Amino acid sequence: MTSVPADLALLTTEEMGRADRLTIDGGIPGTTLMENAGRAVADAILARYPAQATLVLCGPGNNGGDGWVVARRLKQAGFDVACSALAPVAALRGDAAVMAARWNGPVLPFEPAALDGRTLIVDALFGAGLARDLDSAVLRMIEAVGEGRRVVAVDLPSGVNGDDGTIRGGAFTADLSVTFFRAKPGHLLYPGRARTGQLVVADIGISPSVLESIDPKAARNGPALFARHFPVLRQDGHKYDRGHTVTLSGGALHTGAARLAARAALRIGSGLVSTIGDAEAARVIAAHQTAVMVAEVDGPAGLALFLSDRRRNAAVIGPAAGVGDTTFAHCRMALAAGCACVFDADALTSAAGRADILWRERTADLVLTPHDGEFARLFPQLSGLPSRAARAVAAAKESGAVVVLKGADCCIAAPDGRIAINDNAPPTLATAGSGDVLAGMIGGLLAQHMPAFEAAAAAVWLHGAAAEGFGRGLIAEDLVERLPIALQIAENHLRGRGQAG
Ligand SMILES: NC(=O)C1=CN([C@@H]2O[C@H](COP(=O)(O)OP(=O)(O)OC[C@H]3O[C@@H](n4cnc5c(N)ncnc54)[C@H](O)[C@@H]3O)[C@@H](O)[C@H]2O)[C@@H](O)CC1
Ligand SMILES: [K+]
Repeated sequence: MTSVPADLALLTTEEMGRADRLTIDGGIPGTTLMENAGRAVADAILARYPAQATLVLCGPGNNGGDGWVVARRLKQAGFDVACSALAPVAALRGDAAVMAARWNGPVLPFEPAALDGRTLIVDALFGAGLARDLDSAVLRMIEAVGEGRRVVAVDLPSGVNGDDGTIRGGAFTADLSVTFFRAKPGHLLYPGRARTGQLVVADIGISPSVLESIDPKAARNGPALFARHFPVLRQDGHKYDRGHTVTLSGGALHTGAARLAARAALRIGSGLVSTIGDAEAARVIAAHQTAVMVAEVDGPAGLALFLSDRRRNAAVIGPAAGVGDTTFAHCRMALAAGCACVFDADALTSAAGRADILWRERTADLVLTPHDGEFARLFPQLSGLPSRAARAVAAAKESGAVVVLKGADCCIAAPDGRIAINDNAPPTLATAGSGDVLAGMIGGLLAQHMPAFEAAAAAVWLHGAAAEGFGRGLIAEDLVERLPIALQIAENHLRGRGQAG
């Protein structure tokens, strides 16, 4: 068993190197892998684009080695192909030298003039071995390629760091990237994701069994990641089996966020849901809610009393709660009650500078759902880490909580080092109240006894699936009402039927 599902695993460049070595040690020659890799790229091109004048840019390592294969295969298919080599062909070593020797077409100097008349550019300069910022010759070439030409990247667009999606000085912007065996975190993390274009993951003959010893910790988020832990609706089940989620409201003028969270918790299957607030707030809430219960709860002591009923087993604290000592005290009370907690929005800001108290007092599952600004306030010491993924993992390790670092490439990190990177969120999700819905969904899944990492991953994916296809005009209320569709889409994925029609 691997820490993350083998199908969804994302490999760092070092892990991909191990996968290659294990395969070669197992008896498949490196040149066979390279031939398979180059053929996969050529096939992806042939499946999409008509024959046209093509330039293959070949780098000094094995990424360049793949490039010579692509050039040969495209030429065989009738393309007019030239190569342009960054390093002298005579200086190439190993498998790349073997493949370069098999190329019998033109090799042009590595200068922008090589692009003249060429409409398809294959970027085989650097892949997993990118080790430093691109130099001026490569940057000049990227600039000269411009926007008018089609770019196909071998493995990764050169300049994109496969481990974290950061850009080393500059990078190609590909229409299509063809990678091998498994994708890398850098394909899914911005800014790398924006440079990747359509991503094809090709089988080059590496057996998934190599993942057993590599045991990758990163995965693309998807139903297979959380399905095993998703709450099952038993025929003989009872609503009390499916937990009781509590969402804490702000004052009378700030009840909407907790109400959205509550309705989302109910839609995701929490057996019972209560929204609680002070006397004035409770009256406003009562005027809006039907299936969600309402209770008047005053201050941290009132919250402690309310949560002392252990059937109330999940709490969502933070949406429109107000920033300050009272919200911080509410967080501490919820932790002391021993229920699973989601701390969002104002709860996170209220904890800035004193969050270590919460980490010490954590007694049960805790999920934190910061966006970048809240994260920076909560974990200022982690701001120097190079990527959102690295920051999320470090924060999870430090806090002992599952950290959902929200954004277009939402990162869900567990204290044991696992990380899921989400890629199904449309830009329409950036709308008021969307985060409140997400927090409620996580709370609703925690109430149903789902482990925190899987609960957070499921909520993030379903949140994206609920928004997908709606288009402009989406508001947070729509997300809640579309959750049944999202749940159906997840089920269809698991049955191998893809998206619901
Ligand atoms: N057997 C294997 O390991 C396989 C590897 N494959 C390909 O091999 C690639 C990895 O090959 P390598 O490890 O040789 O790495 P790369 O080919 O990505 O790059 C390494 C070379 O580039 C140089 N370099 C790194 N950064 C540079 C920069 N900014 N400016 C100038 N030079 C720079 C290094 O000194 C080295 O010569 C993968 O991305 C994939 O395309 C595939 O052929 C499948 C099999
Ligand atoms: K490349």
